[in-house]
Amino acid sequence: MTLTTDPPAETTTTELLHFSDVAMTFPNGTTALSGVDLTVKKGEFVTVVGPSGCGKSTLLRIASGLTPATAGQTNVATKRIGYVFQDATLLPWRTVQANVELLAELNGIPKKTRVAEAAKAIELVGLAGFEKHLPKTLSGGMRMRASLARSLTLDPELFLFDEPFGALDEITRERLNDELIKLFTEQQFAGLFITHSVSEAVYLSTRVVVMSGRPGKIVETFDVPFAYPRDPEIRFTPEFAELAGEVSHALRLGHS
Ligand SMILES: Nc1ncnc2c1ncn2[C@@H]1O[C@H](COP(=O)(O)OP(=O)(O)OP(=O)(O)O)[C@@H](O)[C@H]1O
Repeated sequence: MTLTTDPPAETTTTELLHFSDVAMTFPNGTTALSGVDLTVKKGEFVTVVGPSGCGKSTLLRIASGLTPATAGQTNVATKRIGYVFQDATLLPWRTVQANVELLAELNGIPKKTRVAEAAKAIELVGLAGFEKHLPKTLSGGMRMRASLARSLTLDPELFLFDEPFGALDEITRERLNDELIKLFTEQQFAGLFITHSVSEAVYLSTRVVVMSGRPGKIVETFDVPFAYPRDPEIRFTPEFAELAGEVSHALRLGHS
C-alpha cells in the first residue's frame, strides 16, 4: 500500500484524489473494498452509491487518511480536506460560533483569525444570527449547516461527505442539496459524496459512481450532463428520470 500526499509525476495538479487498485481488508479478515480505481479532480463532484456495507464509508476514510488501505495506491494531493458525517458531531456545550471555530482552534489558528473565518462560514451556510445558539436549540438541518460551516473554515480543496443529509426530512434535504451546490460552485472544492439516494446523487454530481456489494468495487460510472447552478425542477424532467433510472438499474445489477 502506498500513501503519498504529493501528486505523482504522471498526473496533473488538478487531480486531488487518485485511487489505483485500492483494496481494504480489516484485521478480522473482512474485505471491504477490492480493486477500486477512482480519480476526483478540482471542479468535480463525485457521488458514490452502493448497497449497505459495500465499503463506501471505508473509501471515504481512506481518502481522508484516517484509515490506510491495505493494497493499491492512494494519492491525495492536498492536506486541506473537509469531512462531514451523517451525524453533525457538534459539541453540545459549545455555541454555534464556538463549534464552527473548533477545527481552526485545534489547528492553532489565532483567535482573531478564527472568529473571522467562522463568521464567514456561518454566513455562507445561512446561519447568521444563530451564532450564540447551542446545538440542542437548532433543527437537524441547522445542525448540519453548522457542521458544514465548521469544515468550511479549513477552506477545503477536497470535501468528503458521508451521507450528510440521510437523517433529514425530504424538504430540508432538498434545500440543503441546493445550498451545497451553491457552495460547490462558489468555493470550488472537489467533492466526494456518499448517499443512498439515487435522485440526490444525480442532482448534486458531475459524476455518479456505482459500487457493487462487498467487497465493493466500482461497477459503473455515469457522467451527469446538467449545468450548474441546477434548477430544482430538473428533477422532474425526462432526462433526469432516464439517468436516475440507469443508475438505479446499475445499482440493482451490482447487488445481485
Ligand atoms: N473497523 C472494521 N473492522 C472490521 N470490519 C469493518 C470495519 N469497518 C467496517 N467494516 C466492515 O466493512 C464493510 C464495509 O463497511 P462500510 O461502513 O465502509 O460500508 P458502507 O457501504 O459505508 O455501509 P452503509 O451504507 O451501511 O453505511 C462492512 O461489512 C463493515 O462491517
